[in-house]
Amino acid sequence: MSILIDGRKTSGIIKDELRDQVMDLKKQGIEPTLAVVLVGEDPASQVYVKHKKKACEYVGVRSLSYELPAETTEEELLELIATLNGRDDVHGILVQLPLPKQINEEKVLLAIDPIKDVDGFHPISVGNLSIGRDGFVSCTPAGIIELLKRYDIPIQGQNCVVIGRSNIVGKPVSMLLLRESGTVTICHSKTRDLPGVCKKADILVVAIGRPNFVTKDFVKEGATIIDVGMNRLENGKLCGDVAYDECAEIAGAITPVPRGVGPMTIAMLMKNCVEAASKSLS
Ligand SMILES: Nc1nc2c(c(=O)[nH]1)N[C@@H](CN(C=O)c1ccc(C(=O)N[C@@H](CCC(=O)O)C(=O)O)cc1)CN2
Repeated sequence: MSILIDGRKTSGIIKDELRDQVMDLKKQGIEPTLAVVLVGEDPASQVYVKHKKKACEYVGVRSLSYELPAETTEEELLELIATLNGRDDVHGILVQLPLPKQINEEKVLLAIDPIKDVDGFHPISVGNLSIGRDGFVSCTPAGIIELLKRYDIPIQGQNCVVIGRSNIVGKPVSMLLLRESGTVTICHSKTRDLPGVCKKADILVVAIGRPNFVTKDFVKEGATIIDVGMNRLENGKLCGDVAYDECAEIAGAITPVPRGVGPMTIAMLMKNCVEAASKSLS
Protein backbone atom coordinates (compact mmCIF):
# COMPACT_ATOMS: atom_id res chain seq x y z
CA MET A 1 0.00 0.00 0.00
CA SER A 2 1.26 3.47 -0.83
CA ILE A 3 2.14 6.44 1.37
CA LEU A 4 -0.58 9.08 1.47
CA ILE A 5 0.93 12.50 0.79
CA ASP A 6 -1.06 14.69 3.14
CA GLY A 7 -1.35 18.22 1.73
CA ARG A 8 -3.59 19.48 4.48
CA LYS A 9 -1.15 18.44 7.22
CA THR A 10 1.86 19.79 5.32
CA SER A 11 0.13 23.10 4.60
CA GLY A 12 -0.58 23.42 8.33
CA ILE A 13 3.12 22.94 9.12
CA ILE A 14 4.10 25.56 6.52
CA LYS A 15 1.56 28.06 7.83
CA ASP A 16 2.95 27.60 11.35
CA GLU A 17 6.47 28.30 10.06
CA LEU A 18 5.20 31.41 8.26
CA ARG A 19 3.45 32.65 11.38
CA ASP A 20 6.83 32.90 13.12
CA GLN A 21 8.30 34.77 10.14
CA VAL A 22 5.39 37.22 10.13
CA MET A 23 5.93 37.92 13.83
CA ASP A 24 9.57 38.77 13.06
CA LEU A 25 8.52 41.07 10.20
CA LYS A 26 6.03 42.84 12.43
CA LYS A 27 8.78 43.44 15.00
CA GLN A 28 10.67 45.18 12.21
CA GLY A 29 7.66 47.40 11.46
CA ILE A 30 6.34 45.53 8.41
CA GLU A 31 2.77 44.28 8.29
CA PRO A 32 2.54 41.85 5.35
CA THR A 33 -0.56 42.78 3.38
CA LEU A 34 -2.38 40.95 0.60
CA ALA A 35 -5.06 42.53 -1.59
CA VAL A 36 -7.59 39.85 -2.54
CA VAL A 37 -9.71 40.71 -5.59
CA LEU A 38 -12.78 38.68 -6.48
CA VAL A 39 -15.00 39.63 -9.42
CA GLY A 40 -18.46 38.05 -9.60
CA GLU A 41 -20.14 35.28 -7.67
CA ASP A 42 -18.62 32.04 -8.90
CA PRO A 43 -19.34 29.71 -5.94
CA ALA A 44 -16.00 27.84 -6.12
CA SER A 45 -14.04 31.10 -6.32
CA GLN A 46 -15.96 32.42 -3.32
CA VAL A 47 -14.92 29.33 -1.33
CA TYR A 48 -11.25 29.63 -2.36
CA VAL A 49 -11.17 33.33 -1.52
CA LYS A 50 -12.72 32.62 1.87
CA HIS A 51 -10.01 29.99 2.53
CA LYS A 52 -7.31 32.46 1.46
CA LYS A 53 -8.57 35.16 3.81
CA LYS A 54 -8.76 32.62 6.65
CA ALA A 55 -5.17 31.55 5.96
CA CYS A 56 -4.09 35.22 6.03
CA GLU A 57 -5.73 35.62 9.41
CA TYR A 58 -4.00 32.49 10.75
CA VAL A 59 -0.56 33.43 9.49
CA GLY A 60 -0.90 37.09 10.54
CA VAL A 61 -1.04 38.59 7.04
CA ARG A 62 -3.45 41.53 6.72
CA SER A 63 -5.92 40.92 3.91
CA LEU A 64 -7.74 43.69 2.06
CA SER A 65 -10.84 42.37 0.39
CA TYR A 66 -12.22 43.73 -2.92
CA GLU A 67 -15.40 41.91 -3.90
CA LEU A 68 -16.63 43.41 -7.15
CA PRO A 69 -19.91 42.75 -9.00
CA ALA A 70 -19.99 40.34 -11.97
CA GLU A 71 -20.62 43.22 -14.40
CA THR A 72 -17.40 45.05 -13.43
CA THR A 73 -15.66 46.33 -16.57
CA GLU A 74 -12.06 45.58 -17.53
CA GLU A 75 -11.29 49.28 -17.16
CA GLU A 76 -12.60 49.36 -13.59
CA LEU A 77 -10.57 46.32 -12.62
CA LEU A 78 -7.41 47.70 -14.25
CA GLU A 79 -7.96 50.95 -12.36
CA LEU A 80 -8.15 49.09 -9.04
CA ILE A 81 -4.96 47.17 -9.85
CA ALA A 82 -3.15 50.42 -10.71
CA THR A 83 -4.20 51.84 -7.34
CA LEU A 84 -3.01 48.71 -5.50
CA ASN A 85 0.29 48.72 -7.45
CA GLY A 86 0.88 52.25 -6.17
CA ARG A 87 0.20 51.54 -2.50
CA ASP A 88 3.34 51.03 -0.40
CA ASP A 89 1.36 49.21 2.29
CA VAL A 90 0.21 46.49 -0.15
CA HIS A 91 2.82 43.77 -0.72
CA GLY A 92 0.83 41.26 -2.75
CA ILE A 93 -2.06 41.40 -5.21
CA LEU A 94 -4.21 38.40 -5.99
CA VAL A 95 -6.97 38.41 -8.61
CA GLN A 96 -9.03 35.25 -8.26
CA LEU A 97 -9.49 33.32 -11.52
CA PRO A 98 -11.55 32.73 -13.58
CA LEU A 99 -12.73 36.25 -14.40
CA PRO A 100 -16.10 37.06 -16.02
CA LYS A 101 -16.15 36.87 -19.84
CA GLN A 102 -16.06 40.64 -20.50
CA ILE A 103 -12.63 40.90 -18.84
CA ASN A 104 -9.43 39.90 -20.63
CA GLU A 105 -7.53 37.76 -18.12
CA GLU A 106 -4.20 38.24 -19.85
CA LYS A 107 -4.47 42.05 -19.70
CA VAL A 108 -5.32 41.91 -16.01
CA LEU A 109 -2.43 39.61 -15.08
CA LEU A 110 -0.07 41.80 -17.09
CA ALA A 111 -1.22 44.86 -15.13
CA ILE A 112 -0.08 43.50 -11.75
CA ASP A 113 3.33 44.83 -10.73
CA PRO A 114 5.66 41.76 -10.85
CA ILE A 115 7.04 42.62 -7.39
CA LYS A 116 3.50 42.15 -6.02
CA ASP A 117 2.66 39.15 -8.24
CA VAL A 118 2.21 36.61 -5.43
CA ASP A 119 0.25 34.33 -7.79
CA GLY A 120 3.26 34.11 -10.12
CA PHE A 121 1.08 34.51 -13.22
CA HIS A 122 2.70 37.64 -14.71
CA PRO A 123 4.73 36.89 -17.88
CA ILE A 124 7.83 38.29 -16.12
CA SER A 125 7.38 35.79 -13.26
CA VAL A 126 6.85 33.00 -15.79
CA GLY A 127 9.94 34.11 -17.73
CA ASN A 128 12.05 34.25 -14.57
CA LEU A 129 11.03 30.69 -13.77
CA SER A 130 11.93 29.43 -17.22
CA ILE A 131 15.41 31.00 -17.19
CA GLY A 132 16.10 30.05 -13.57
CA ARG A 133 15.98 33.56 -12.08
CA ASP A 134 14.44 34.43 -8.72
CA GLY A 135 10.80 35.46 -8.82
CA PHE A 136 7.38 34.38 -7.66
CA VAL A 137 6.39 30.88 -8.67
CA SER A 138 2.71 30.06 -9.11
CA CYS A 139 1.26 28.48 -6.02
CA THR A 140 -0.01 25.06 -7.12
CA PRO A 141 3.23 24.07 -8.91
CA ALA A 142 5.32 25.40 -6.01
CA GLY A 143 3.12 23.40 -3.62
CA ILE A 144 3.73 20.21 -5.59
CA ILE A 145 7.53 20.59 -5.35
CA GLU A 146 7.25 21.43 -1.65
CA LEU A 147 5.24 18.23 -1.06
CA LEU A 148 7.80 16.10 -2.91
CA LYS A 149 10.64 17.62 -0.90
CA ARG A 150 8.92 17.35 2.45
CA TYR A 151 8.12 13.68 1.77
CA ASP A 152 11.77 13.06 0.75
CA ILE A 153 10.79 12.00 -2.75
CA PRO A 154 13.84 12.51 -4.98
CA ILE A 155 13.38 14.44 -8.23
CA GLN A 156 16.92 14.57 -9.58
CA GLY A 157 17.37 12.10 -12.44
CA GLN A 158 13.81 10.77 -12.08
CA ASN A 159 11.44 10.33 -14.99
CA CYS A 160 8.76 12.94 -14.41
CA VAL A 161 5.66 12.83 -16.59
CA VAL A 162 3.20 15.72 -16.49
CA ILE A 163 -0.26 15.29 -18.04
CA GLY A 164 -1.59 18.74 -18.98
CA ARG A 165 0.05 21.83 -20.45
CA SER A 166 -1.89 24.70 -18.85
CA ASN A 167 -0.15 27.98 -18.04
CA ILE A 168 -1.24 27.69 -14.41
CA VAL A 169 -0.12 24.12 -13.64
CA GLY A 170 1.26 21.92 -16.44
CA LYS A 171 3.91 24.25 -17.86
CA PRO A 172 5.19 25.77 -14.59
CA VAL A 173 5.36 22.43 -12.75
CA SER A 174 7.32 21.01 -15.69
CA MET A 175 9.80 23.92 -15.44
CA LEU A 176 10.14 23.37 -11.68
CA LEU A 177 10.75 19.63 -12.07
CA LEU A 178 13.36 20.44 -14.70
CA ARG A 179 14.95 22.99 -12.34
CA GLU A 180 15.24 20.14 -9.80
CA SER A 181 17.04 18.09 -12.50
CA GLY A 182 14.16 15.74 -13.24
CA THR A 183 13.84 14.30 -16.74
CA VAL A 184 10.54 15.81 -17.80
CA THR A 185 7.97 14.71 -20.37
CA ILE A 186 4.89 16.89 -20.94
CA CYS A 187 1.84 15.03 -22.26
CA HIS A 188 -1.38 16.43 -23.73
CA SER A 189 -4.42 15.47 -25.79
CA LYS A 190 -2.30 14.66 -28.87
CA THR A 191 0.22 12.43 -27.04
CA ARG A 192 0.40 8.95 -28.53
CA ASP A 193 0.15 5.94 -26.19
CA LEU A 194 -0.45 8.05 -23.07
CA PRO A 195 -0.69 5.04 -20.70
CA GLY A 196 2.61 3.72 -22.08
CA VAL A 197 4.37 7.07 -21.57
CA CYS A 198 2.95 7.45 -18.04
CA LYS A 199 3.95 3.92 -17.09
CA LYS A 200 7.59 4.99 -17.40
CA ALA A 201 7.13 7.78 -14.83
CA ASP A 202 8.77 7.74 -11.42
CA ILE A 203 6.77 10.90 -10.70
CA LEU A 204 3.42 11.35 -12.44
CA VAL A 205 1.69 14.74 -12.18
CA VAL A 206 -1.87 14.76 -13.44
CA ALA A 207 -3.57 18.06 -14.28
CA ILE A 208 -6.00 17.25 -17.05
CA GLY A 209 -9.35 18.13 -15.45
CA ARG A 210 -11.09 14.80 -16.16
CA PRO A 211 -12.43 12.79 -13.23
CA ASN A 212 -10.71 9.42 -12.65
CA PHE A 213 -8.87 9.70 -15.99
CA VAL A 214 -5.69 7.99 -14.78
CA THR A 215 -6.24 4.31 -14.01
CA LYS A 216 -3.87 1.61 -12.78
CA ASP A 217 -2.80 0.95 -16.40
CA PHE A 218 -0.95 4.30 -16.35
CA VAL A 219 1.07 3.62 -13.22
CA LYS A 220 4.49 2.06 -12.69
CA GLU A 221 4.97 0.03 -9.50
CA GLY A 222 6.25 2.33 -6.74
CA ALA A 223 5.69 5.60 -8.65
CA THR A 224 4.70 8.85 -6.95
CA ILE A 225 1.37 10.23 -8.17
CA ILE A 226 0.42 13.88 -7.74
CA ASP A 227 -3.25 14.52 -8.53
CA VAL A 228 -4.01 18.17 -9.32
CA GLY A 229 -7.56 17.47 -10.50
CA MET A 230 -10.47 19.15 -8.78
CA ASN A 231 -13.66 17.91 -10.40
CA ARG A 232 -17.04 18.51 -8.80
CA LEU A 233 -19.33 15.54 -9.56
CA GLU A 234 -23.12 15.71 -9.92
CA ASN A 235 -23.53 14.30 -6.41
CA GLY A 236 -21.55 17.31 -5.11
CA LYS A 237 -18.49 15.24 -4.26
CA LEU A 238 -15.00 16.42 -5.19
CA CYS A 239 -12.98 14.01 -7.26
CA GLY A 240 -9.45 14.06 -8.67
CA ASP A 241 -8.11 13.15 -12.11
CA VAL A 242 -6.74 9.88 -10.71
CA ALA A 243 -8.77 6.77 -9.84
CA TYR A 244 -7.39 6.82 -6.32
CA ASP A 245 -8.14 3.35 -4.91
CA GLU A 246 -6.81 1.29 -7.80
CA CYS A 247 -3.75 3.55 -8.34
CA ALA A 248 -2.90 3.66 -4.60
CA GLU A 249 -2.45 -0.13 -4.71
CA ILE A 250 0.42 0.23 -7.21
CA ALA A 251 1.94 3.63 -6.38
CA GLY A 252 4.66 4.23 -3.82
CA ALA A 253 3.11 7.53 -2.75
CA ILE A 254 -0.01 9.41 -3.82
CA THR A 255 -1.88 12.65 -3.09
CA PRO A 256 -5.60 12.42 -2.33
CA VAL A 257 -8.32 14.80 -3.50
CA PRO A 258 -9.38 16.64 -1.40
CA ARG A 259 -6.54 17.32 1.09
CA GLY A 260 -3.70 16.90 -1.37
CA VAL A 261 -2.44 19.63 -3.63
CA GLY A 262 -5.35 22.06 -3.00
CA PRO A 263 -4.40 23.19 0.52
CA MET A 264 -0.77 23.55 -0.60
CA THR A 265 -1.87 26.19 -3.13
CA ILE A 266 -3.01 28.40 -0.28
CA ALA A 267 0.04 27.70 1.90
CA MET A 268 2.35 28.70 -0.97
CA LEU A 269 0.33 31.85 -1.55
CA MET A 270 1.00 32.76 2.07
CA LYS A 271 4.69 31.96 1.55
CA ASN A 272 4.82 34.29 -1.47
CA CYS A 273 3.08 37.07 0.51
CA VAL A 274 5.61 36.81 3.32
CA GLU A 275 8.43 36.83 0.75
CA ALA A 276 6.95 39.93 -0.95
CA ALA A 277 6.76 41.72 2.39
CA SER A 278 10.31 40.65 3.33
CA LYS A 279 11.59 42.08 0.05
CA SER A 280 10.14 45.45 0.98
CA LEU A 281 12.70 45.58 3.82
CA SER A 282 15.65 45.67 1.41
N1 LIG B 1 -5.71 33.72 -8.65
C1 LIG B 1 -5.80 32.39 -8.63
N2 LIG B 1 -6.90 31.80 -9.09
C2 LIG B 1 -6.97 30.44 -9.07
C3 LIG B 1 -5.92 29.65 -8.54
C4 LIG B 1 -4.77 30.32 -8.06
O1 LIG B 1 -3.77 29.70 -7.62
N3 LIG B 1 -4.75 31.68 -8.12
N4 LIG B 1 -6.06 28.27 -8.41
C5 LIG B 1 -7.37 27.66 -8.55
C6 LIG B 1 -8.24 27.64 -7.34
N5 LIG B 1 -7.58 27.67 -6.03
C7 LIG B 1 -7.02 28.81 -5.61
O2 LIG B 1 -7.34 29.89 -5.97
C8 LIG B 1 -7.70 26.59 -5.08
C9 LIG B 1 -8.33 25.42 -5.41
C10 LIG B 1 -8.51 24.42 -4.43
C11 LIG B 1 -8.07 24.60 -3.14
C12 LIG B 1 -8.31 23.60 -2.06
O3 LIG B 1 -7.80 23.74 -0.98
N6 LIG B 1 -9.13 22.57 -2.31
C13 LIG B 1 -9.55 21.66 -1.28
C14 LIG B 1 -11.01 21.29 -1.51
C15 LIG B 1 -11.92 22.48 -1.43
C16 LIG B 1 -13.35 22.12 -1.72
O4 LIG B 1 -13.92 21.30 -1.00
O5 LIG B 1 -13.92 22.69 -2.67
C17 LIG B 1 -8.70 20.40 -1.31
O6 LIG B 1 -8.19 20.04 -2.38
O7 LIG B 1 -8.57 19.80 -0.26
C18 LIG B 1 -7.42 25.75 -2.83
C19 LIG B 1 -7.25 26.73 -3.78
C20 LIG B 1 -8.15 28.40 -9.65
N7 LIG B 1 -8.10 29.81 -9.50
